[in-house]
Amino acid sequence: MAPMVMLGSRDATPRRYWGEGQGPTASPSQASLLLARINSRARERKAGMGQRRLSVGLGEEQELGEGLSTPKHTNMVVQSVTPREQIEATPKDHPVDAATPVTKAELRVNGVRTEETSPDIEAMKKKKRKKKDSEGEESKGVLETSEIPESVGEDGTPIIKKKKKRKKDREELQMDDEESQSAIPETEMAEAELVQRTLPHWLAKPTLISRDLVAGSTPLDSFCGLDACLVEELKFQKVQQLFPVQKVVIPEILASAGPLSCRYRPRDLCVAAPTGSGKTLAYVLPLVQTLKSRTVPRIRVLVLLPVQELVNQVYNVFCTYCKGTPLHVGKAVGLTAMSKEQANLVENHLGCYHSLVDILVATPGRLADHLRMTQGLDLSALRYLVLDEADRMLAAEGGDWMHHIERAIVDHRARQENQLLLQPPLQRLLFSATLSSDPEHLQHVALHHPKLYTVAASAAGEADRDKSTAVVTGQFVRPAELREEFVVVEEEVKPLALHHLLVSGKGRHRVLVFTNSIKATHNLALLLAALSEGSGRVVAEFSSKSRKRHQVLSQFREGKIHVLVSSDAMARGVDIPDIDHVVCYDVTVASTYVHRIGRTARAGRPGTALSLVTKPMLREFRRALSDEGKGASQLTLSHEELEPYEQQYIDALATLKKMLEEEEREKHQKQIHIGKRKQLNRRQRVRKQKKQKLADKRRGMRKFTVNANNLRHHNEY
Ligand SMILES: Nc1ncnc2c1ncn2[C@@H]1O[C@H](COP(=O)(O)OP(=O)(O)OP(=O)(O)O)[C@@H](O)[C@H]1O
Repeated sequence: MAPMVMLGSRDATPRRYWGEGQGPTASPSQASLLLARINSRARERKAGMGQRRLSVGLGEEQELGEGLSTPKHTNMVVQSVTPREQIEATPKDHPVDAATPVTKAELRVNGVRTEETSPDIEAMKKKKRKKKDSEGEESKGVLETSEIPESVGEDGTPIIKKKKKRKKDREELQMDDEESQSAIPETEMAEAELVQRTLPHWLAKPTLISRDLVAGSTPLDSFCGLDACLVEELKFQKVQQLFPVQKVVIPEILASAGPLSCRYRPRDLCVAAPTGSGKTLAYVLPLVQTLKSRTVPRIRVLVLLPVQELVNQVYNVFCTYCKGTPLHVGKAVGLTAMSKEQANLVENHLGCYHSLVDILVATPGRLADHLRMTQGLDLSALRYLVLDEADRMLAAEGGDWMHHIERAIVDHRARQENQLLLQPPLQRLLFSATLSSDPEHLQHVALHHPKLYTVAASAAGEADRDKSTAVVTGQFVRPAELREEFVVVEEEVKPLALHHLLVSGKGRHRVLVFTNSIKATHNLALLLAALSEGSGRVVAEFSSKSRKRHQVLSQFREGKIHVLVSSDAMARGVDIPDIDHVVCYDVTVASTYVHRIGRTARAGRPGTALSLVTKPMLREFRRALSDEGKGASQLTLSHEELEPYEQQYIDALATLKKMLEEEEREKHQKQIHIGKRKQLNRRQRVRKQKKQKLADKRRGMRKFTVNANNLRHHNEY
């Protein structure tokens, strides 16, 4: 049976997974090939063991079985040494003399010189022989120059005796060397088997959550485990039911914080549930519930998110539910000055540092800054490490930042003054709508005995666990209330098509448009604004370059902006409840597409995602859709429908051109201004330096005079 190798589990340490000498940069496919090669080598080595021979002088050899032979009357114990050890030991322990064939390695077993046929070379030889064999089979009857017929048959056909003899010899050798010869075809078969990727059990057999937010929810009143103040707050926030993900994950986290948690380390949780299904509350509620009875404030929860907007959003949710508790929430996001953030996180009282927060929400970059610069920031009491949008976080910078943070936690624990204090076990909670089953990403977090919660792709998947494995092997589940549409348009008329859809679409009150770049976002926002002039529709842009993005976001939330054009900076996690339409102006990859369209149809509300696709991108787009695009409906758009906007479009393009030229001019002038200022500064600096030099020179002379006077004065005595 082919040996099973688990990928991505905790048991599969990176060394086992990537193979010897391979760095973690290898891709899973490379890793699979490596595994196949390693396993085939192992088999070849095993086969090579059978060919080991002992030779002492020229004595008569006696069969020892398993291909071992020893001279008669030699009393010795044969040690079993692995071929690798032998090969590595050979040059150091017993140098091979020049006359010795290179393919043979030597070592001493109980003081007796042994010869070991290098298994790798032998395997290559065998492969060559096999190839020759097969060639021979194919060219049966074809005469080769090296094989001169020794005799001719009665019918005049040449008889290839030599070849037959060789083949016979080989067959005998095969018998002698037991499985060693048969190892070649077996290895090839094994390669074919081993290349198959095997998911660890926790990934292959996840715990399923219902996708239906209505049918799968549970009434808040019938849910046990949450304090009255939390339930009150939930009701105040108009939460009457707990969504399926909350129904399942909250009790799991609460249970892992039970009395046994100080003795047994709780298992880490991975939650993959669709966008807008309430993942945030699924961790906020149990964490607040667990920590609310703490006595001393220390950082016990660390929530990491990829962007500032998400940090603010999650920080606000924590603040809402911590209201009736003594818990303090802090954030490290980089929106305010470092010193201000530091003052909010740590307090220095009579030379001792005290944490001012119990829950810290941060971006990894800002947290790293605080770990370097904020004295007294202590993670030794950390109980929960939450990674929201975990797949994105772990993919960023190869997930290296994660090692730094884990290192900091370990260091802080080691530095703890009172080592007798029981250190709380650290539990990792990973959340995302597209939580990858790719072990390459998950390996950055050393998950402890992990458990995966995921949503079945379909009702069939819910009934049949095996069908649901599609969920963890790359198919991302969308909210049940989401409608996907697409329209095939030419590149040149894309803005016009979008304008037409905005004008003609009833109920398109709040639309979020995604493009693939900052520049495209800017240009499209300007063009749409020009096209919407006089219609009362407010168009704005939200891109990573925009300084006013927080203001823009709140205006969009309040309904003051109707159409918001954005790059993928807004694709993940941002929760604006009333977005009724998401437009994907440019085609993108499946995971990003799922997050983009997930900005609508949130928390059980209906929503539509519309994609503008050009013909060349149609194939790529279909790949991003679920079920090969069966779930998406195609809209048609004729040229006649766009004709009425022709003049408007021409004018808008002219306006856009003017605006871009104006911007370019402003930018140029700004650069000139900056350049002039720099030049001026440089001149001022040079002048200042000259003055300084002159002053130094004078002072130096005076010094010298003073010194000389002193000297004279001293000499007088
Ligand atoms: N039980 C509930 N009842 C009603 N609304 C809820 C409930 N739970 C969460 N919500 C609301 O659903 C919305 C989406 O929740 P949340 O942002 O947690 O989704 P998510 O699963 O994290 O989505 P994403 O993957 O896009 O980040 C929020 O506005 C939240 O207030």
